[in-house]
Amino acid sequence: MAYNLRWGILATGGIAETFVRDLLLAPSKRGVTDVAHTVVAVASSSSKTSADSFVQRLQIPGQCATYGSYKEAVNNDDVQAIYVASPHSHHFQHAMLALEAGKHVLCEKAFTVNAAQAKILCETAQKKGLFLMEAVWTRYFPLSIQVQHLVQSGEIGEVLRVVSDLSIGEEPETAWSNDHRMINKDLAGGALLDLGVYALTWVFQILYHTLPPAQRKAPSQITSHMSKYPGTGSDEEATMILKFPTTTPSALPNRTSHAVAMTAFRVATDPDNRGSAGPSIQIQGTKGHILIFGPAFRPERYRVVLKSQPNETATVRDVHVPVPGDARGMFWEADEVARCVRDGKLESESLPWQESIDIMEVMDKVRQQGELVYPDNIESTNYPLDL
Ligand SMILES: NC(=O)C1=CN([C@@H]2O[C@H](COP(=O)(O)OP(=O)(O)OC[C@H]3O[C@@H](n4cnc5c(N)ncnc54)[C@H](OP(=O)(O)O)[C@@H]3O)[C@@H](O)[C@H]2O)C=CC1
Ligand SMILES: O=C1OC[C@@H](O)[C@H](O)[C@H]1O
Repeated sequence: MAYNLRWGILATGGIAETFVRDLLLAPSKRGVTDVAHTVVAVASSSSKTSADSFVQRLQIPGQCATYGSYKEAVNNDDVQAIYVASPHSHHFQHAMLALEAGKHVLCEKAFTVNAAQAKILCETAQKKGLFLMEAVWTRYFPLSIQVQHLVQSGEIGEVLRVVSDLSIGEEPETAWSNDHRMINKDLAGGALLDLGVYALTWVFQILYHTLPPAQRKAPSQITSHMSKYPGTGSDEEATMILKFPTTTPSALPNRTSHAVAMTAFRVATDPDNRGSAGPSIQIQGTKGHILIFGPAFRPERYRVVLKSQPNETATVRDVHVPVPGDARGMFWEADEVARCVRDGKLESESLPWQESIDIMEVMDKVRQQGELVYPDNIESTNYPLDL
């Protein structure tokens, strides 16, 4: 019999809708039989009407309570896990609200505004014996898992370089009003926290996560460039160079691996949305490369290119790993939450707390180098705060 996790949803915006639509799909359609999901509460900070219309629009089945405040939802005894889908600025306060009420938490990316907030969330989850995970859905894609196994198998040799980009080709002036969460500093908007986190996710999935836990090390050197959007002062572009220890016991003494992680609004990784401009992620090893195509947050195709001499037949393998049906692919992270809660785990092995904290620390450093400071109230580690 499948283990059924009962969810409460905080916020009724864009990603809450996408996540819940995936959650409502039958797990068997993706070959999953051990876990299932039920949405038992939806809360909107704007009004109960907004929560009601969310439930109606998404045709959430069964008894689903609706609330006009997040506090009421986290105090619903039927809810086991809370999905936090508010803007970055509010993740710390809303995740704390849920943890303090004794609920497990899946919190959207970027986890928090800064690493200090992330550490407090993890300490609170630990103290209360609750599961907590940053909702980096890409981590749970079968493609991500396959690529990590390939790297660990040694097929492309020692990985010395990763180049990773998530840039979307949007003019902020016309794409968003200045109060939109993508560029509003009061909501911790900007390219780095919203999109750069995926470029960094790929860097960490390869140069950090493929190592045994005890050998994982945060980058020892971070150099970055950042450009600001004049309309709001948030960042519209960031390029980061990171230095890591190598992924395998190196054949090359004192060798380190490097990554370039990029994000930008105005230029695009994939201007024609067909991959004509090349891969979004390049994993470069001493025996070959893995090239990943499609947006860094939702890639469905990769290519393995092994080293060959001009007189040898080339070894190139194209692999397509599609998301089944019409789904977005967010159900895999939800399945991970259900399995972890079922098994009494506090953190996911695929995205442990320390890794989320290490990524937040990279972003802290990049913001420091780029002199990007958010308002004091959203950088604060005080809880509760009425933002
Ligand atoms: N994993 C993914 O693929 C994606 C993740 N995201 C992440 O999800 C989060 C939300 O993004 P998205 O859904 O696109 O944003 P939206 O603006 O569409 O929705 C955010 C929702 O948060 C709630 N909210 C609570 N407090 C505030 C506030 N002070 N200002 C504005 N909204 C508030 C509102 O819902 P209500 O009024 O009902 O409380 C609002 O509708 C972000 O962290 C973002 O990075 C976003 C897109 C894709
Ligand atoms: O997380 C995200 O992934 C998809 C993007 O379109 C969105 O802006 C971002 O928040």
